Amino acid sequence: MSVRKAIQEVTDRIAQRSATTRGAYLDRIAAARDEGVHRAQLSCGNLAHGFAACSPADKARLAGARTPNLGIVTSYNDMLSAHQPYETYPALIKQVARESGATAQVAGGVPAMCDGVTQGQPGMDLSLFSRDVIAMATAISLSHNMFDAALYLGICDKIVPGLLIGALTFGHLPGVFVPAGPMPTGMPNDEKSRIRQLYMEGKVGRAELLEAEARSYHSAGTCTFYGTANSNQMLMEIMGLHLPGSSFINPGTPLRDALTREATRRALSLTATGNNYTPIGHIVDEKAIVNAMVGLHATGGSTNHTMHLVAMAAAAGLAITWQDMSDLSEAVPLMARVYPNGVADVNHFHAAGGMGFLIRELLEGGYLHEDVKTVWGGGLSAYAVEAKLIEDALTFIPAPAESALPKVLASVKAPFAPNGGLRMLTGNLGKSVIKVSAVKTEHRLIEAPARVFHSQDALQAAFKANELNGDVIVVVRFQGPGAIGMPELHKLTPSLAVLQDRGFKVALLTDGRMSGASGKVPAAIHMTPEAKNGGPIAYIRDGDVIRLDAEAGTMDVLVDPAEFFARAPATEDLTPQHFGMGRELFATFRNLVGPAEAGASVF
Ligand SMILES: O=C(O)[C@H](O)[C@@H](O)[C@H](O)[C@H](O)COP(=O)(O)O
Ligand code: SF4
Repeated sequence: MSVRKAIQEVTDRIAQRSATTRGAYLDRIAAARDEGVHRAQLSCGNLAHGFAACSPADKARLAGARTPNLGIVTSYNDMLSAHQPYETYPALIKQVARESGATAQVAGGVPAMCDGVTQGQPGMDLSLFSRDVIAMATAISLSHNMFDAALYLGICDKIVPGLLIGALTFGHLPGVFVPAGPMPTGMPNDEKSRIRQLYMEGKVGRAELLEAEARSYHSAGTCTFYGTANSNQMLMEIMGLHLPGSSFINPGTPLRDALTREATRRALSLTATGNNYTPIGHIVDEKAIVNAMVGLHATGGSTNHTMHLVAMAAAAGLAITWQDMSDLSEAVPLMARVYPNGVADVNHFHAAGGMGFLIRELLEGGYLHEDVKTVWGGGLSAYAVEAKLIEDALTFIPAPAESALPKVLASVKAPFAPNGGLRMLTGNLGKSVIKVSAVKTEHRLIEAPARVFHSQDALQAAFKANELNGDVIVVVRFQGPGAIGMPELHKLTPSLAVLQDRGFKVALLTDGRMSGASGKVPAAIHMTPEAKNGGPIAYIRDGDVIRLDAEAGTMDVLVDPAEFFARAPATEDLTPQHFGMGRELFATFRNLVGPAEAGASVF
């Protein structure tokens, strides 16, 4: 089957299965648009409250219905190095809006959790749920109904998905996502990981480890590995929700500011009061979602998007499945080697030709839909560019014909692998996903006895007690969304990597998650159904032999089914993990949340 045919087949089946829900969604946003410019719907009291704190000039503009007003939804805080630069964005955006004869107001702020700060800590149990809280906070911000378009300021893991889910409930509004860019390259990510492993083996002390970590994460901007945050940037650009070439421009640079200014002007040009009305609900269609999945596979993106993309698509009335992702993975080549899928980082990816080169290559190879709506106008070929400042003017030049760093970013004709980085695994334990792009070929087939744990701390204790020295598939269960909120278990990576480097065949099986930055150890994650809901993972016992075959896409426990399911499933009193660090506030989420394959959503 030709590539174009394979891509079209997945696109068509998404459109077919979503016809009713997508149709209803489009009707809703058409009705919302037909109500006209929303400030005109407000009472004088509403409006006066809405502009009470504005300058007289802004008030005069806001009192009418013709001058576009931008709503800024910001996720600024000082916890995420990636979001810290947003502190100054609203002032810049307001200035540009005024220069354009319009206005801009901060509609609201959304919470943003740094998974790096909470990794391995109780706070991580709130991480996945924070995505849906962010979606709700985005809706609360926009529900003031004062706006003709919105600018979404968010980068990291759950924040972009949450912002987009919220934005799509206001799908009648045009929206532009505004990135802030990666921090400059510090200590290479693989060197940081090497020092972590030395620490786990007791070969370096805490002071040395902290010094290495601080040299890796050293300034404002997104961490430079290709985890969920930078996967988000790739997705927003390939879906046409960023300006072209804007994802990986470093913060605090003239080009970064020029792109933020242009994003502001662009959002103002897309409103219903103008001639180029482009609501976000029309941009995010089945073609954009398929382009997103293609980009995820081609770059070896984060496993978290096997859930976030499902939830984002659903917010636009589109139903996508892990089978869709798996079928696309078979068809799409791996073109990027960025940590954890290599030693380079996103600054190197950008220097190699970045998103413009990637998009041009994938378009020419027939892997992407070109005929899509974008915030920039025209089809996706307008994104096969690099953004530059030439004599202080923001200029978009064609992406380079060749990759400047072929070991980081390959051509579509000579990819690093013939298929994508993400796979679905099926078998008698249920469905899970695995990121193969970061796993060496020799580690992709493992048959080994299970060692079962009900927490990552218990596993770490067994590692420190030297109980895991041998081939082993470690099973960490009761980590699912309904159990404790589906934390990332990325803190386990150094220990498991030490075992792998000692020559043992090691894999992880969990109903929890891993970081998008997790890599070299094969991990079957998001196991569905989860242990808390009596999934087969709850029946596994120490010593059961499990076979993981990432190439074949299978994972099975090699125990007679009659004997296996005659066992009583394991249970676990999770009460201690339902209190403290605010977790007591999320009982409703744990009770409502759907399965990982449906996006682990509470909506
Ligand atoms: O999905 C992701 O990309 C991760 O959640 C990432 O955002 C998180 O910060 C990691 O924990 C960073 O890696 P380290 O924990 O190795 O620094
Ligand atoms: S990439 Fe991860 S660790 Fe870095 S700022 Fe974002 S959430 Fe935090």
